[in-house]
Amino acid sequence: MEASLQLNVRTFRFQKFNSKPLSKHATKFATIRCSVATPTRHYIITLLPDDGIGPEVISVAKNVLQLTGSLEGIEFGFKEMPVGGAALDLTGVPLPEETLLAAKQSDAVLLGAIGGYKWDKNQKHFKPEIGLLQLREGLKVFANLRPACVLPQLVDASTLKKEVAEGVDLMVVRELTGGIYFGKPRGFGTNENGDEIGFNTEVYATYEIDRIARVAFETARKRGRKLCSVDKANVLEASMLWRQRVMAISSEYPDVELSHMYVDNAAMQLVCNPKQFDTIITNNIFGDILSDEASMITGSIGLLPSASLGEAGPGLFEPIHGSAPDIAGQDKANPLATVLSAAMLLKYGLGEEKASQRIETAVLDTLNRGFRTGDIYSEGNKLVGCKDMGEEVLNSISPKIPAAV
Ligand SMILES: NC(=O)C1=CN([C@@H]2O[C@H](COP(=O)(O)OP(=O)(O)OC[C@H]3O[C@@H](n4cnc5c(N)ncnc54)[C@H](O)[C@@H]3O)[C@@H](O)[C@H]2O)C=CC1
Ligand SMILES: CC(C)CC(=O)C(=O)O
Repeated sequence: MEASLQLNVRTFRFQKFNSKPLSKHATKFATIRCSVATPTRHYIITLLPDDGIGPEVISVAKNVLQLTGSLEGIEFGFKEMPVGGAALDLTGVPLPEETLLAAKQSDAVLLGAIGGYKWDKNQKHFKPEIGLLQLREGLKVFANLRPACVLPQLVDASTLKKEVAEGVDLMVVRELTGGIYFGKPRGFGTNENGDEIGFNTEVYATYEIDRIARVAFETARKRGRKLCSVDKANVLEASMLWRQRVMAISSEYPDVELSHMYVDNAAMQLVCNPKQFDTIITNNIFGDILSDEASMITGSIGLLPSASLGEAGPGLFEPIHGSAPDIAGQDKANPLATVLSAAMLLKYGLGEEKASQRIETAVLDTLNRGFRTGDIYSEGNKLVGCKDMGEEVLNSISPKIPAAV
């Protein structure tokens, strides 16, 4: 099954429940997780757990996919492969050929996170981060969708005032395989004064801007029909071309209101008045930074999922956070960003909307029942670790069958 942009770029909005617990009697029931549908669809999913908290959050998401699948008539074949630091330790390279091949041959790819202190001093070709960039490039997933939605249950977890955060529902469409992360020339050298230099190139070709612009307009069209293009066209030539092309493509979408904003202003506006944004289109590096900023409006970086899609082939789904080495191995990670990435995988990658909805609903139910990892905890709720949060999501997914005693 291929992730087709035209078919699969759909509005990603959470169903908003009120904060009343949905299943307050859940503890009175024995939870029997069983298959209620005969598997009719089979998908191969490449799992890339990797570094830091990656394995912890992927383990939760895998269980969630498995249970959801059993209830929706979907059978998953999981293939676990290394990338990043784990791959460096195992094979000496951050993206082994076998991993890329397995990813390409699967229906979708779910990644945890890469990176960590251990490899920080490695030479550039032997950094875990290179493995992730090569994977995105290898899968040609140029369109990265990063939804940031403030859930009513988590308004208090936002670092912004309630009246500023409440109701925020935006989508960052980030260009993922171009720009300064990939541009050449890049490297180290010496300048005319003999000083050591490091340099990178921000470069975009017309076709790269046009294709991401179309994805963004399509996305905006299915949301609030407002697209804000974020660039630095007052200074950078690559941004000047970006703005020119986005304006040119806008003629194909007269029903979408287009605006432009410089990235420094956008960073400020996101914390000042985030509700003004519906869909944002931006380049690779600005999208990386602005989506991390947007995550805190929603309460935590541990909540934000993402979908990376190309013109053909499997999509890559991953939480927007990194490997969080400061909390790795301590059962403190919030797994919801990865669980919601699994929901995006079902929806955007496999076209399994109902199964995706089941996961989103379960996440809301878990939050409604008051379960919180440390990053989103507030008084009156139940503090749980990564594993227990995962168990609670499973409890919210599975039908509760009364114990036969
Ligand atoms: N897509 C990926 O795999 C990414 C990998 N990285 C790599 O991750 C490593 C750490 O990078 P940082 O800049 O520290 O970013 P990070 O996103 O790993 O962590 C930033 C902060 O957010 C917290 N955090 C992140 N995810 C969380 C979760 N699920 N639950 C609770 N708290 C969470 C961390 O504890 C930390 O305090 C680096 O090696 C970096 O290159 C960074 C960003 C993306
Ligand atoms: C770790 C980098 C390769 C990428 C990154 O920071 C991101 O995409 O969030």
